[in-house]
Amino acid sequence: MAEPLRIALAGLGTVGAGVIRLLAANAALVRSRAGREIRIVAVSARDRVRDRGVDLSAFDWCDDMAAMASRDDVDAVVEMVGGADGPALTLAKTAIRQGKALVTANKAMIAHHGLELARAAEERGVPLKFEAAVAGGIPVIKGLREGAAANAIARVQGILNGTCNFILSTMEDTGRDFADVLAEAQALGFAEADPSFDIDGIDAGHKLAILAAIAFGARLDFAHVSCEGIGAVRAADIARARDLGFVIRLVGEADVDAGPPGAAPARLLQRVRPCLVPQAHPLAHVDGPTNAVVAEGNFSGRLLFQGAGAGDGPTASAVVADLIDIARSTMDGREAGPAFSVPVGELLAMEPAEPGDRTGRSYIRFTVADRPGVLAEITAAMRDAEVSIESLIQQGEPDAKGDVLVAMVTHEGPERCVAEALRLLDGSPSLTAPPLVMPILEA
Ligand SMILES: NC(=O)C1=CN([C@@H]2O[C@H](COP(=O)(O)OP(=O)(O)OC[C@H]3O[C@@H](n4cnc5c(N)ncnc54)[C@H](O)[C@@H]3O)[C@@H](O)[C@H]2O)C=CC1
Ligand SMILES: N[C@@H](CC=O)C(=O)O
Ligand code: NA
Repeated sequence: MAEPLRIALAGLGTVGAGVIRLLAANAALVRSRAGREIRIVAVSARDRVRDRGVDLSAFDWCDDMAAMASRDDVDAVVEMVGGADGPALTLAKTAIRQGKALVTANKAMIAHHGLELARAAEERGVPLKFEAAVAGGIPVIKGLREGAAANAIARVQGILNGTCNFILSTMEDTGRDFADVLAEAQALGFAEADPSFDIDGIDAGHKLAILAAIAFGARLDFAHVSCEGIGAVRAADIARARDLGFVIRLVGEADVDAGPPGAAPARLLQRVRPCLVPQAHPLAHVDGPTNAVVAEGNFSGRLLFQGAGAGDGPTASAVVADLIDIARSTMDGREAGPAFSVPVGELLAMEPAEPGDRTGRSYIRFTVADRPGVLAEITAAMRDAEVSIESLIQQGEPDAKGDVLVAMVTHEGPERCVAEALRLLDGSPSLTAPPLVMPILEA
């Protein structure tokens, strides 16, 4: 049997400890699939004495992660620390500079610094892998980069944040309170160290930017992902959506359009927002911390990837799959393949697309003072902005402040018209809270 692949593991939280458990539990299987043993030689984390329920006695403890990455007896570094910058980025750069393969689950770091790291890895000839960074245990990076490599992909859509999906689907099923369900997601290890990254749609935005780069062979561009979270979604919206035949899900969507005549060949639109999903759409039945990605290939047709998007076991599964790839590919001296679909210098630079050009139906929820003339004011703004209303629902009694919720579904039309209607209503004393707009997905 070939020499072991010797790894240094930094970060021993949910995912890091999961990697240790998986390598111990599936040792023989991993060895046979990798063609050699994958052996942890050194570990590093913030707290040496904390009980993580895993045995660390066989590994060297290192207080300094960057120094650990430079050890001669380390072939690959596994970064499970988190954070776009700081110690994770220092570790990643050090590892690559020292000629070590790098595996990370850190979507924030890849979304912000992925091109720079991939370029450095190409120059140094080392593998850089991040399957766990997008949709946890689902092999969607590999699926799109390798399995669907022969296709032009026009659009990817996905439920990319397990915490938000757990919150929305649990609220829908049980009527439980937002804060209470978030606390449970944190206890189960799904949420980020700072859960506002989950709730505000930023974590899903990081993953969408990586996914879009892989799917379209485009330069990773997190700066142009528009991220809207689930903080404004209320139990009343979930109930109304259900009455209308929809579920609410946080969806990340990226597509390329041809652009206006004479413009650059393709423009990229990337956005994360809560959406109304019809029952006939594959994302409507994705519950709990499950993630799913739908990709449209020009020869494969619709592809659906679904599975656990968060948690120790599924995420460790993706991390160790990357290590198995590295163990195989570095054994016979082959060159490391590109981290994205093509080498960094060949990724397409795409301009951001204009969202207002897109058409669709929308759900708009207003919080209004319960007095005469309010509905007339709203419908007048819709008329002036050329938004056609399909239905208008005012349900329930006024709350303690005298406010009521009014929900509206529009006919299909340009998104810029809805934005214009809301601009006309901006500052109106009839609206007692900002309106919430959610697109209605097509099945
Ligand atoms: N938890 C999950 O389900 C998933 C997490 N990820 C990503 O995996 C990475 C790790 O996530 P978790 O294991 O959930 O985080 P965690 O918070 O449970 O563990 C982080 C580990 O890094 C160590 N650490 C953090 N900052 C440090 C510092 N400044 N110096 C030394 N050690 C430090 C901590 O001591 C801890 O051992 C993150 O990038 C996260 O976004 C990716 C997919 C799923
Ligand atoms: N916080 C993330 C963890 C996985 O990436 C999520 O909830 O999806
Ligand atoms: Na994945």
